[in-house]
Amino acid sequence: MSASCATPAPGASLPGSLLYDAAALRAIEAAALAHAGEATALMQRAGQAGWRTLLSHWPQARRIVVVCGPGNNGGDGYVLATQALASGCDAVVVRLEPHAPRTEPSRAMCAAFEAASGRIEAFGGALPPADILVDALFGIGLSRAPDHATAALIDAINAAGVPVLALDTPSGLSGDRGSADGAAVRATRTLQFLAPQLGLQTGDGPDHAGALSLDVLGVDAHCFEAAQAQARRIDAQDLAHWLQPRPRNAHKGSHGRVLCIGGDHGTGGAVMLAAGAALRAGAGLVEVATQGVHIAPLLARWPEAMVRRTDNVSAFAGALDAADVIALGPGLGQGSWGHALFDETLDAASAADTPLVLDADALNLLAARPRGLPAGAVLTPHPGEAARLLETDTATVQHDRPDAVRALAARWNAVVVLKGAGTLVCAPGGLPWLIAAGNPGMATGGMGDVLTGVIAALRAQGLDAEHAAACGALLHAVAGDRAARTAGERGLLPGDLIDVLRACANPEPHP
Ligand SMILES: NC(=O)C1=CN([C@@H]2O[C@H](COP(=O)(O)OP(=O)(O)OC[C@H]3O[C@@H](n4cnc5c(N)ncnc54)[C@H](O)[C@@H]3O)[C@@H](O)[C@H]2O)[C@@H](O)CC1
Ligand SMILES: [K+]
Repeated sequence: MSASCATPAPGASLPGSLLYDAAALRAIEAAALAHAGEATALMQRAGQAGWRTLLSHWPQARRIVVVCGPGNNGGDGYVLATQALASGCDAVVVRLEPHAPRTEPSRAMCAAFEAASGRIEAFGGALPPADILVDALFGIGLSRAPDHATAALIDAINAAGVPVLALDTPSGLSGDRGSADGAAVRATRTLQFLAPQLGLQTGDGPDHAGALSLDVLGVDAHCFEAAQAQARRIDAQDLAHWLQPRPRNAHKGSHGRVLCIGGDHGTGGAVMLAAGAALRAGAGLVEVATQGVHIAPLLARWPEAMVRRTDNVSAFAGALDAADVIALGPGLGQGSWGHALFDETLDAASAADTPLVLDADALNLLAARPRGLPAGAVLTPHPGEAARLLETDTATVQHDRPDAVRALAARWNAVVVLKGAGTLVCAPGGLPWLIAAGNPGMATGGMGDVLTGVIAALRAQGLDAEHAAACGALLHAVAGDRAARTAGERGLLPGDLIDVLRACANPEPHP
């Protein structure tokens, strides 16, 4: 591979921003308290930030109901409610009987609310009429699944039919994992404090957190040094980091040769999609090894592709040797043909150290017949495939996606793209990347084939395995968002993404 056009500018620092978990937030809080003193001061700032956020997004709201829990998250809620009263709004705090404040600062904030003639109601099954609800039930201190009474309160919040502003986390959702063990608030917006939490941006997180805001509570930048990040978040703005303008003297050999292998009888479209995506993502040459019956339709759609019939496995040995990158799996199937291609390809790639991108049935075959992978392989499982590769079930993968992607990368010594809402990309022992783009319209058969082609193309253009996977997952998601903008998410097809890939793969360079 001689390519150099899809590479970061020399000396460029990593793109994106860092995401944290509760332990990291506690470390930031401890550093801030050591520096600035009182816990109540931070709580005051948190509640005031909550009030400012509410005012800026819902300026017409007059009846404000704040649901307070027993810890410091509840304390933030009392501050917000006191601010609302001071601004002439009708503010009521609702809480469960056992949720009277338990921490010193939250007791003080509750007392201040009562001193301002604030009303506190015990939850008896129905919430008072409200223009907006504020969820200050639990934040990063959530330690168990909500019990029956708490779940009833959460259900009432979700059923109220008015906007919900969650303070710090939507109560019930783990801000670390992006999943809930029981009932969880579905917020319209979540105002995070100090630093953004990974769990709000992957798995169930986005559905529960809604739109995201952040307030760093005036904490000094050095307090963040103590915190260990859990992921690096990248969005559409970051594509330009990797997708630099091409050198003027580039030729087709500069951009690598991708070999796409797959497409058994009945699933020929999958390998066509991968090949088309590889072409549109900028691979210099794309060759397809597939069943002979698929060659004519493939060439009709993509005359730029080279083709190799694989009715006889040994017939494509030359293609394996010539490839800079091999994408194996789209439409491969798990029959004897797929098995033979899988074995042949992995043997050849291991012998020649050819970069691999494995997807779909290549992952299922790998799970069924575990073997070592050549260095720098990329695996792109959806949660079901991930579960097979980890010998667990899909629910366990989704319960803790950050943990699953790290475990997969370590288990297979490969870069892993764990697909689904809030796609995560992780190299062995590395910090995961969180892809902050994409939409549910992309939950359609064939989208994964497009992703495979994109990652292979970027690898062929000179990105290393980790960066090709991160940039490829991002480019794929950004193309999905762009395609959805024209006519909506429902009915979005993989081919729609391929149509806009080129426009997304040539971002304006950052000034
Ligand atoms: N980290 C920080 O620096 C700051 C934190 N603040 C707030 O403080 C929060 C953290 O406060 P806490 O540590 O007190 O934790 P929380 O207020 O999130 O909740 C802990 C309390 O809830 C109870 N609890 C946990 N899960 C429960 C469940 N499922 N059912 C019933 N009770 C349950 C615990 O026993 C404990 O009493 C943050 O999320 C944030 O809102 C802010 O006041 C300002 C600054
Ligand atoms: K909350």
